[in-house]
Amino acid sequence: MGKPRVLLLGEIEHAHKTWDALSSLAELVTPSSRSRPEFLEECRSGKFDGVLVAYRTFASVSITGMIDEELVQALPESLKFICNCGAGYDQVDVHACTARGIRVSNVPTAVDDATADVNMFLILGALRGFNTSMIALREGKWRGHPPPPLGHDPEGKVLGILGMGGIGRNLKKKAEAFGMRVIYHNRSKLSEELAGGADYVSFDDLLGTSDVISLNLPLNVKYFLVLSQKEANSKQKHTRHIISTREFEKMKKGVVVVNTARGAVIDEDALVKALDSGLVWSCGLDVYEEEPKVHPGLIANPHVMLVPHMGTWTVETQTAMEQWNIGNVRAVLEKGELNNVVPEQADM
Ligand SMILES: NC(=O)C1=CN([C@@H]2O[C@H](COP(=O)(O)OP(=O)(O)OC[C@H]3O[C@@H](n4cnc5c(N)ncnc54)[C@H](O)[C@@H]3O)[C@@H](O)[C@H]2O)C=CC1
Ligand SMILES: O=CC(=O)O
Repeated sequence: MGKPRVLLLGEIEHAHKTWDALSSLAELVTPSSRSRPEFLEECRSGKFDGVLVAYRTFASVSITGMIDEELVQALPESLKFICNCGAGYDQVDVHACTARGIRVSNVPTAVDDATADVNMFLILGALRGFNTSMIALREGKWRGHPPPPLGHDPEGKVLGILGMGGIGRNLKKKAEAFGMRVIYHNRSKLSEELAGGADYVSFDDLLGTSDVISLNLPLNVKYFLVLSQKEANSKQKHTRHIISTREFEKMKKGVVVVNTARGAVIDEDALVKALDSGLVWSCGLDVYEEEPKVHPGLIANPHVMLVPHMGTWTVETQTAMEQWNIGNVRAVLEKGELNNVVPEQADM
């Protein structure tokens, strides 16, 4: 028997040595396709037969498209593991993978600091209303004519975190350093140790009592419905558009909304309406429903702080993410299992 094969979907940008070291254990294979039809054809041609594990990046979606049912069926029979180089794995249909016996890993924790930093930057920028004057300054108009309304201090404001996992808990510490009081809502209450003094509230209470709402939960569409009876029984069956018109109407007038999770957890049309009506005072976004497209209503609104998905855009964090993901590939080659799997597969 020859060496096992590893398929690289996307690029290794930083951890070259760690990646290259895998070649003593496996044959490293890359696709030549530049589009999804070509990639499906390459899969079906048998070129990837014998591949045991695939390493994929967020950007590789531009070639393969989503790792959906069609693509999962086209992958070689030998493929048993997909290592997703990112915390969010909404590009991967975990249910289709599970049905085909494929285990999926992601990259938690390594992303926490850098993403929470961007999150805090957006909270401060949106609270202070910096965007209007930053635009005016570049147009030679100093703060703008008329000058913008005064902003707000973070000190004493209630920050409601929806989805207080790794990034949310990191954000909590940062926000507390700015004097904010943190409340959170998760599907279930955290241990005292993990909550670190943040009050657990219902979804509706979080909407109704927060001065700033931060979205830090994963995007999932249908997969939980099929995988988990507990989820299927719960009111929130998935997180797509978990914040829409009904939810904006429950928020305090003048609330600030910040999203570094995934664009589609917010209904962007509803957000634009809530901003235009003044219900939402300002917002800060790192992620968008149809990246790289940005809703024209968000671009047009000077109260919106926009960052083009740069949560983990640092040398240190990108390197750490690649190291983590390569660590998962190595674990498969050496022990036949991943170091971590996504939550949906944790009990399997
Ligand atoms: N902007 C960026 O560059 C980055 C964005 N992300 C996004 O942030 C998300 C969160 O990342 P992590 O904190 O690492 O994930 P995590 O898994 O540590 O935390 C997510 C939290 O959300 C909770 N949650 C899940 N469904 C929920 C629901 N329906 N209602 C309330 N809470 C719910 C989970 O229980 C968990 O506590 C990722 O899924 C990813 O989409 C992650 C890294 C960088
Ligand atoms: O968006 C980035 C991620 O790691 O998820």
